[in-house]
Amino acid sequence: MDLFRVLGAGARFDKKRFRDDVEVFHAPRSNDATLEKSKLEDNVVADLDFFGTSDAKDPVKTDNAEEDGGPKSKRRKLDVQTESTPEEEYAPFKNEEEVNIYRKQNRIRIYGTDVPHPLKTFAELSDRFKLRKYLRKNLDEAGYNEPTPIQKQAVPIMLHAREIMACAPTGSGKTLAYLLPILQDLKGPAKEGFRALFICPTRELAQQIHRELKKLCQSKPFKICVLTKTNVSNDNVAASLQNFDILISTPLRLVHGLQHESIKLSSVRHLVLDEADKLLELGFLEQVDEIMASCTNDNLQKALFSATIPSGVEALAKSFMKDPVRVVIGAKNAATETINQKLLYVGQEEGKLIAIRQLIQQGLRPPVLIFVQSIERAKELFHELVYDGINVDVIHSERTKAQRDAIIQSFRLGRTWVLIATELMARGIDFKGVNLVINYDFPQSVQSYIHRIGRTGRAGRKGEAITYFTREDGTYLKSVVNVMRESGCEVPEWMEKIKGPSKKEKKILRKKPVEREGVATVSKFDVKRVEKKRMMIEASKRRKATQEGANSGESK
Ligand SMILES: Nc1ncnc2c1ncn2[C@@H]1O[C@H](COP(=O)(O)OP(=O)(O)OP(=O)(O)O)[C@@H](O)[C@H]1O
Repeated sequence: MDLFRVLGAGARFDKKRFRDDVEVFHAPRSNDATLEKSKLEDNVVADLDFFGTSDAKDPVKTDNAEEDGGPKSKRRKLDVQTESTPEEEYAPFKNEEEVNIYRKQNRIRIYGTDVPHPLKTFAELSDRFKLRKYLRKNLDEAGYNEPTPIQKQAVPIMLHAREIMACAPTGSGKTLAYLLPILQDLKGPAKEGFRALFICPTRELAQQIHRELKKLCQSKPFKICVLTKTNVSNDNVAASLQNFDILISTPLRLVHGLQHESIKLSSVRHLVLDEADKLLELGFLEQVDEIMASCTNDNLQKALFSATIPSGVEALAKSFMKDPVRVVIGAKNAATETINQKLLYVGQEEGKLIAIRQLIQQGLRPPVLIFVQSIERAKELFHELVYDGINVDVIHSERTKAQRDAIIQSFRLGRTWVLIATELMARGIDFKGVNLVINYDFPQSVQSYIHRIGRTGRAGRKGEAITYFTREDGTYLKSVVNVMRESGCEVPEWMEKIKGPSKKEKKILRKKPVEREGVATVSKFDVKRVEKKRMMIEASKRRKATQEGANSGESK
């Protein structure tokens, strides 16, 4: 324990979040009030691989209060990035000029015809759209007092039954922006088969959407299904799917269900692609295509949401959307402005480990997320840091489902201070209190950069992001520099002057990450030598044991 304490000397803790660890280490108390409070509202991932709220008449009662954000009385009002507009002050817009000014104030840009006016408050929804009482109540109870800019504009658009393509920063509340209008439209449970379908790229994100949904439909016993390997292939379960209202799935899982004819999407009225640009990339596109072809309802209404929508994806989306409204909040494809972004030159690969250890010594303020470019590198980095006296864990797709759930839960609760992750965790995951994101390996695209660093600085909080770069990453530096400048971060003059990568170079990087030396304090050559020596010693031990066995047999 003493050794552990010595090695962990550089780590600083928030007392509430890391209570047990603080007691062990007598670490100084963090004076970051934001983090102090965040524990109260951090959600714990429950194992959601089951049929959502289906078994429970009142789903609320089945939930642990902690899991859905802790005691209501302790929930704090979240900062949202808007001018405060108290509900009493709500007054309808007098003319289009006022609407335009309001949009400008909220950095809302719209493209499309007859775009409905934005909201000023959630209260206004009752007047304008007869918002169902349970929704109003649940919004209040969740602590959502004021709509964020994307919610202000996207909610009325969707309530007017318009298709939408929305690009808004990470952590700006896009999930609520699409859930709220869809729940309003669904009215209540109906046993007509799935009427709303949410598609997202990872199982972790599907679970998160489910959690947010449950928060919003408390007291309305909607039947929600999060599609998993087990329930998609279970005939008994599949037969009862007709009774469900809402489906959340990753593309592959759903296509599997469609191919086995256990799932029918003919009743789907609302289709949301969350992380739309990822879902419309090669790899997912074919599956998404198949899913859309199965949504045969004439009144299907599509909605696409992401923090990044490159123009190619936008063009593709337009080809299958009906008169969509495009909404962009802030600069398009930019990072959240509450994140302080830094680029750090580390020379060679080994410079990264030196830099990270320095950071630990100087005082790392957990929770910290570290992104690497491959599973192998994630494992290697874990083996390096696990001896450095910090509570570190690693998450990637080779870990089992149960392990992934436990790791996420432990990180949310503050038991894990540093989480090493692959691209799997880059999108959508809402860890509210993450203080620092480290891009140990330079990201493969601007989109990846924006989503990775967007795991910090969420819902108006401050965050920090450090990106390490080596000589090999130099070609791609400019793309990140542009994002930094766009989002108001200081960029050294010399970086501004760097030439950007060509289209071809960008394409190459997207396909294959930069080749790197392994993550190790000793060189690969040394690792091999040590491994060879270890194997020789073991072989010699085995020979000795066999020899001894033979000798004792002879002496008998
Ligand atoms: N109106 C609101 N007021 C306060 N908090 C909100 C509001 N809307 C959403 N939030 C909170 O903001 C956080 C981020 O929301 P969400 O995960 O929907 O972001 P996002 O825009 O989808 O991010 P990403 O692009 O990373 O997926 C969540 O914890 C959510 O509960």
